Amino acid sequence: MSHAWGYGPSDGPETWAENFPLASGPRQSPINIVPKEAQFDPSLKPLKIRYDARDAKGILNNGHSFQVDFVDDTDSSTLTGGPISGTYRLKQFHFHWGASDERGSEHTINGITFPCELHLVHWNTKYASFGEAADKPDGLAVVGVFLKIGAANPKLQKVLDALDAIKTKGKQNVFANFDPKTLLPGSLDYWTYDGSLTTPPLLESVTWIVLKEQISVSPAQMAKFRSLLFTGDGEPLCNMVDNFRPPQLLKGRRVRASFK
Ligand SMILES: COc1ccc(N[C@H](NS(N)(=O)=O)Oc2ccccc2)cc1OC
Ligand SMILES: [Zn+2]
Repeated sequence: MSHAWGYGPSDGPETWAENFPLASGPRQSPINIVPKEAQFDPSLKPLKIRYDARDAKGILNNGHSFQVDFVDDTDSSTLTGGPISGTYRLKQFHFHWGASDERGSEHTINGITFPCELHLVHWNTKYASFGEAADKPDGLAVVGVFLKIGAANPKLQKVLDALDAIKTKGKQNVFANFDPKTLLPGSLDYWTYDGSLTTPPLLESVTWIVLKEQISVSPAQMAKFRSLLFTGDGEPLCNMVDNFRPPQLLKGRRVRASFK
C-alpha cells in the first residue's frame, strides 16, 4: 500500500517516519554542508554531463513538485565521472522551493537556505532500470543546484512557461526538445556525500553531487513556481510551496569537495 505523504502539518517531513522508517536511517538527505569541514579529495574526477535535448519527454505535476521526464532507454543523456563509477542515465529533474525567498532549498550551506533547489535524478546502468536501481546503495546519483534571487534566468523560462498547463496534481503535458545542461552554472565544482531520496520512500541509494555555484532566478520567476497547486482539480486550493525536507543528521558521514 502506498502511504500518502506531503509537506503539510499533518503529513509533512516530521510525520514521514511513521510510514517510512528509513526516515531515521544512517544516510538521510538533505544535509547542511559546512564547506570548511568538507575534505578536498584530489581523486575526485570532474563531472561529465552529456544530455540530448531530444530525450525530453514530458512535464508532470505529481502533487509534490513538478518533474520533467526523459527517455532513458539508451545512453544518450548521461552523467559519468565525478564521484561515481560507471554510467548513470538521466531520469528526470524537478525542483523544491519555498513560500518566500528565505526558504525553499533542501541542502543548506553553513545553515544558509536558498529560495529554490534543482535536482537532476540519474540511475546506474549496472541495473536494468530506475526501479531496479532505486533501492541499491550505488543506484542513484542526484545533481543539486541552488537557485538564488537575481536577474531573470532565460534558461528557466521554457520550463516556467509550461507550468500554466499543469497547475493541478496529475496534470501532464508533452515537453520536448529541452537540454537541462543549459540550466547548469559555469563551474561544475561540487560537494559529494552518500545520502538518500529526500522524499518517501527515502531510499538510501543516492550519491549526492551538490554544485558550489548557484544559478539565478528572479522574483517573478519564483512566483511562477508558487503558482502551482499541490491539489487536484475540484479539490480545495493549496499552493505548491515549501515542498522541501529540512537538513538531516550527518551521522558520521564525510562530505568531500572536488575543489580546494
Ligand atoms: C523517478 O522516480 C522518482 C524520482 C525521484 C523521487 N524522489 C525525489 N527525491 S529527491 N528529492 O531526492 O530527488 O524527489 C521528488 C520530489 C518531488 C517530486 C518528484 C521527486 C522519487 C521517485 O520515485 C519514487
Ligand atoms: Zn528533489
